[in-house]
Amino acid sequence: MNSYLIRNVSVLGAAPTDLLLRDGVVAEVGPGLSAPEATVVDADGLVALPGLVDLHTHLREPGREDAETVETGSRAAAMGGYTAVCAMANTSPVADTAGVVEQVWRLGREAGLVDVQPIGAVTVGLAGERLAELGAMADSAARVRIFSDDGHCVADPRLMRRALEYVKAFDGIIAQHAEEPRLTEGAQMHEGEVSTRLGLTGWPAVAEEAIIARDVLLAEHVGSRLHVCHVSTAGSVEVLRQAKARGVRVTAEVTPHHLLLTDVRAETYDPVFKVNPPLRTATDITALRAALADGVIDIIATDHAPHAVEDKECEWAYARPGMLGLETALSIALDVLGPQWDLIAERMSRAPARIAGLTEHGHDPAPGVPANLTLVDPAVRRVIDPAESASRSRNTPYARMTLPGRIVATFLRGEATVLDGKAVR
Ligand SMILES: NC(=O)N[C@@H](CC(=O)O)C(=O)O
Repeated sequence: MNSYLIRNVSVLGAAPTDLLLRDGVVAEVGPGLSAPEATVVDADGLVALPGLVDLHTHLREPGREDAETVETGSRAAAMGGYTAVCAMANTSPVADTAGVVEQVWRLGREAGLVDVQPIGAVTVGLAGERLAELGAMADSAARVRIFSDDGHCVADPRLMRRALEYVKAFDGIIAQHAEEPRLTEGAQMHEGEVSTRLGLTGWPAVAEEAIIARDVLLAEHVGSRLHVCHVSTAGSVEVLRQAKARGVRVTAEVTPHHLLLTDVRAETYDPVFKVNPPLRTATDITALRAALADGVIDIIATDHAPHAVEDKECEWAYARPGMLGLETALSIALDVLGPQWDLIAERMSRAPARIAGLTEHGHDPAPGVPANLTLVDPAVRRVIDPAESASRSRNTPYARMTLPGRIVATFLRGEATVLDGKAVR
């Protein structure tokens, strides 16, 4: 195993110090360390954060290896400062059996660039009709604790109740894609002034809010854990605020794109801006940012959704929804929150690690903790070039935009996965 001596790094914005990574852990912390056998990383001006943890990543393997593989998605994650990602279940075949979640888990271990924690489907084939084999996935080598039909809503309230009850036995979580399907039939973008002007069928905010309201009541009724995926509206924030005030066991995520981009982007008719739930309004962004600051929204999750060229570079109505996110998330967080390093660490590493039960992740660098961390250069401003992405897909909505911050290095259990801003393998 390699050891690394990281010199003059600011841990979460504090005064510069040195970190020695050895045998997979942070061995020592303090100024002026020496370790002749260690590779020296000059970290002047860099900030160390606990390795980022993404609760919502689409890796596309098995089934759409032309869009992403576990390995390419893992590399994109490492390049974005991540040391762990939760892989969504909407693969082909769907990750609704112990066999498929074990396959994804094994591919993640083989790639060895981030810890890949599979999420299992709630229902067989994401069809919303019968519960998948939740217990077998939980007992498998992948030790699944989060279940989601993401891409589809578990719309049937009885099935949702059963799922919440079932996972309670092993303190599991149902992560809901909140979208009342009857209210979004044929929807192409946020329902509002812009959709009216463009003549595109709208996806109303209430389709999300109605499901969240129902689900927090169900979670309260059965005393189980609910996680709400990609919250996108001001009204959803209010529902969550009330539920949390009552003590409901609910957590929630917001994506980088819902913190930055609005439905006005649809005026370009460029499908790179088509996503589910859709980009909303400036009012929603204001509410989402406030909720992220005050904790009503617990975490930033990327919803990294790679798509092959033919699924994105076509007419808006035929394009698949979804956008890349892993390599730009930290930059968007920095843009939106400023250098509030403790808040960024909480929302992008500690809280997601806690929610997912990933006990090796989400620890601030300190003696003895697993050496899962990332080094950020906050002073750099970079122009986003899709061609440079480590993802197999190119559908970033930030092409040609200038964003703050760059990941310089990432370490997984003390081994570099990214050094000098480049993937190590
Ligand atoms: N978020 C997206 O726009 N797309 C997701 C699934 C989904 O939530 O529709 C995908 O898998 O591509």
